[in-house]
Amino acid sequence: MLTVQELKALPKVELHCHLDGSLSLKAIRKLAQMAAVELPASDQALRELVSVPDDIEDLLDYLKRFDVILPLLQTAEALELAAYDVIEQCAAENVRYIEVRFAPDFSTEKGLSVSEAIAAVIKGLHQAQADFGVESGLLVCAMRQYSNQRSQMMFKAAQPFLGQGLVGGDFAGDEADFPTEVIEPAIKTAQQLGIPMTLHAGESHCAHNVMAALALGIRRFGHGVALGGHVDFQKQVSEADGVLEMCLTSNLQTKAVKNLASYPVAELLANQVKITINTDNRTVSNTNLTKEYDLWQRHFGITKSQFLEVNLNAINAAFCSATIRQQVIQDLQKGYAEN
Ligand SMILES: O=c1[nH]cnc2c1ncn2[C@H]1C[C@H](O)[C@@H](CO)O1
Ligand SMILES: [Zn+2]
Repeated sequence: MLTVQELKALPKVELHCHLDGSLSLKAIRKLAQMAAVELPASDQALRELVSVPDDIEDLLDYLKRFDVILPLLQTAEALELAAYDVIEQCAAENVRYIEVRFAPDFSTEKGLSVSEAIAAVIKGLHQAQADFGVESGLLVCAMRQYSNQRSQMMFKAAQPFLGQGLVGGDFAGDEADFPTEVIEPAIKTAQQLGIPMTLHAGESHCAHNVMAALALGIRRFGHGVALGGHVDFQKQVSEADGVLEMCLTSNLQTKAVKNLASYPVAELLANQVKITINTDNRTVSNTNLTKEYDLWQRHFGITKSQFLEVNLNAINAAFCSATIRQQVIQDLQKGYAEN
């Protein structure tokens, strides 16, 4: 088994990380100061406020934790600082490429436009790239519970940022009540605009949402853990070269799976489904990529060469340029040979 230090040092690629769920306590305090919001004085109390306990009920319960952070992300300055902070954390665990996602529609409460929100996050990502050398791309999340019209407007406003830091789109939010069919018009709009799409799908016991996304030409799925037990679906995903953005800690917390023993790693690997390892939300889930890797090696026996494969799956499915892909693949090959 690799030590935590060795896991930390391995070069990594992450495809599924929410900006608003991944801020350091230091950044949250700074943002609260900027927004004149009072926070608990002790870090322990603050962590309790912004992270989920183990006994939450489901995804909707999990999503309530974002209510504390979102009021702090309502200015360009705040979004820029937040993006910078997430990349700083990534640099500390040798993430070489990350796709960071956020919902611009959640940052318009104080008059910021969707375009201004996106521009601010990109600015923070670029500044952090210059300072820490971590390559990144932005994904914009539409929210399943919003109207198609609202999501379509968001994607239209986002589209001009493609090639400027924006690399793709997503749908997050309440999957159980708003299945893929309901959001199909907005997905199609995003695709017509040329926005590469990933989708939260198969997180809330709805394997059929993955299949509906696959039928729409989508090949990346946030979580996809509901595919467990559906061998036919797994084979279809594998044949279509689909990739799962798996987030173990988050899935345990939201009760997407009952327990570790029912996490479908063995069957997904047996059916050649490509998997990737991600945090989902570093702060809300109280995790980081190193902790996730440690869980995967401890509970599923994942080895160093399998970690390399998982990272190659991630960079090959990433919405990055060919130049970045080549560079990161080189970094991965070198890093896994050395460490
Ligand atoms: O795991 C998730 N599933 C569905 N929605 C999520 C998840 N994690 C975060 N979100 C939501 C809450 C955030 O405010 C939003 C954009 O990052 O996406
Ligand atoms: Zn997510």
